[in-house]
Amino acid sequence: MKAVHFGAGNIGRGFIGALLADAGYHVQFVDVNDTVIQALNERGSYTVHVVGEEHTTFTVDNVSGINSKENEGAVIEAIQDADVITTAVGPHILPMLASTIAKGLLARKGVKPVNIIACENAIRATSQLKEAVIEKLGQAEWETIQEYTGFADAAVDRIVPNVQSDDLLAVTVEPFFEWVVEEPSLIGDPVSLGEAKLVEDLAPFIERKLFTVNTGHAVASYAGFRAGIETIKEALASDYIKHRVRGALNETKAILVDDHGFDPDEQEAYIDKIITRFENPYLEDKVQRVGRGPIRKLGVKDRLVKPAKALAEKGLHPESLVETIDDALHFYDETDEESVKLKQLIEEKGKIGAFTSITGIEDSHPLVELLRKRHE
Ligand SMILES: NC(=O)c1ccc[n+]([C@@H]2O[C@H](COP(=O)([O-])OP(=O)(O)OC[C@H]3O[C@@H](n4cnc5c(N)ncnc54)[C@H](O)[C@@H]3O)[C@@H](O)[C@H]2O)c1
Ligand SMILES: O=P(O)(O)OC[C@@H](O)[C@@H](O)[C@H](O)[C@H](O)CO
Repeated sequence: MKAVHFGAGNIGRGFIGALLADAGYHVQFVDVNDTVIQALNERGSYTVHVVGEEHTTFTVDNVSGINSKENEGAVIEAIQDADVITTAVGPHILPMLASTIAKGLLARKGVKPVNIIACENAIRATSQLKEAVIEKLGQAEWETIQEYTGFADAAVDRIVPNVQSDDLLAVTVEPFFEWVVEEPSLIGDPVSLGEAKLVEDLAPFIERKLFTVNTGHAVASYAGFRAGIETIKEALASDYIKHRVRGALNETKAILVDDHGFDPDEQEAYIDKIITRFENPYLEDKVQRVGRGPIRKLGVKDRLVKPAKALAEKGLHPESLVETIDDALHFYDETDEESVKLKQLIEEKGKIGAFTSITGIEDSHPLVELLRKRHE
């Protein structure tokens, strides 16, 4: 079986690539980072360190790489022959993959079914990629392609930090992992996705993941950054920040229980488990990694604003989420393009103006009122 995976970064190597290789696939990583691609081709394997109560190390074999900047033809050829195509590049990069994926799918001519799964932290990222692919095709081309192509949405959960190491392919991961894939969108014979969990409807799973793991992470990162703290575990060691994380997760819990019928006690246990994951003493996860892309994270459908907006519209005051939105507007990392853009936007329009222009929420909305009061 052959898998093509776009993005040989942390989650690509540390989770999805490793899981697919374990399920028996030859994994061809596609990336724009030539050093990583060359190393994958020279070695054909890499090491994963799992750090928790117990430390284990395993080798992922049967992998290779293609530099998509230099060799689009090779990517198209790989897609032509793949059984599954996955991505972990960041939601903002997905539209840039669409043209190559469209060309690869057209070249298949229906030889066998193929499934595409975007593994990004966004609501229905695969559906977004599907729309971008459709835009690259004529109506007749799309009608042909959809006969043999499945686009399945997914939720992906494993903390994989940036770790400095002499071995540029080695990755360090936490023991926990969860890959949830929406089964009805898969095409072909029972699709082998190793340890993935197949579900009928992804909506509750992706919302619970994004509005618990990623909301809690965002609070720790932005509050930690503002307090001059370097790592997530150090942020959680502060009683004040831990209290803020729990506060925000109690706020999102209200939405998750209401919208998806999650059992409140089960959600509480899920929150406890996630806080313990953030506190993992063996993970050096920097607040800069977790806070990266603040404009995306302040998006109206993302981890902070979507639940805060819904609560504000019910006449409630999601204090911890509003505080974190305010902290996010203070986040700055000169190496992060979005953070530099955010700073410029705030210089131009002020914090409230930047917030309304990023989210598209009108100035008179109750959430904007709450944010304004916080500033005052
Ligand atoms: N790291 C985590 O803990 C984690 C966990 C769950 C989900 N995710 C999600 O996975 C995605 C990737 O995150 P990551 O942490 O692995 O980031 P990363 O920066 O480590 O990896 C992204 C990779 O994509 C590559 N890339 C960039 N543009 C590309 C292009 N045009 N074509 C091919 N490759 C390209 C980069 O060179 C890099 O190797 C994000 O959507 C993130 O939200 C990350
Ligand atoms: O990847 P982002 O930038 O959307 O969010 C940063 C972290 O919260 C994220 O990478 C988590 O580590 C991950 O989602 C855990 O499953």
